[in-house]
Amino acid sequence: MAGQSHYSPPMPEFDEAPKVLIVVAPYYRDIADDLLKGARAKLDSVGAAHETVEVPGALEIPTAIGIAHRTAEFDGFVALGCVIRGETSHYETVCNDSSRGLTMLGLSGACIGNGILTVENYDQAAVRAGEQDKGGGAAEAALHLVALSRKWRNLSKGIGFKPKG
Ligand SMILES: Nc1c(NC[C@H](O)[C@H](O)[C@H](O)CO)[nH]c(=O)[nH]c1=O
Ligand SMILES: CC(=O)[C@@H](O)COP(=O)(O)O
Repeated sequence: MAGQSHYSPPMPEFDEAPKVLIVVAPYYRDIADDLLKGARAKLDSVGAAHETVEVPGALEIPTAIGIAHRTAEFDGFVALGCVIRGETSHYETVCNDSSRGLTMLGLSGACIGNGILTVENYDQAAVRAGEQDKGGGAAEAALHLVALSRKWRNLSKGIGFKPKG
């Protein structure tokens, strides 16, 4: 059933604090603030350094992350926003293109947690940004990907590999 609690893997631990960029589209300001609160709390809980930038809407989030990713300044990214269905098909465009943009960036190596809510109405958004803490969940996803990226990068350098015998 929607909103039922689900399994979350244990939070990774970091020898070196990751640096995370939060890109938020405060199209719905109160919703964005709840998402930010949850994401920042999760990042603080593992000692991650983080900063936040705002963009006009969800469609701009992938572009902003792409720009930041090319600077190699950040280990991971958290995308936060809220898309609420209106009268036209623009809802599908905003949802699908923002999500697809983030997926393409992820496949190119960016560690991104997607906290862009795609909902039918404001009440659905408020529950997901609040008690369901989707912002924290997006931050958690980004942190897992950062940990995985570091693990495989270190292994490829022979770091942490203990030869047998
Ligand atoms: N309707 C919503 C939008 N629309 C704006 C687009 O995201 C974009 O900024 C515009 O098309 C200019 O490129 N954005 C949201 O974040 N949420 C919405 O509900
Ligand atoms: C998600 C949207 O772009 C939507 O809020 C725009 O509303 P409308 O489809 O009524 O123009």
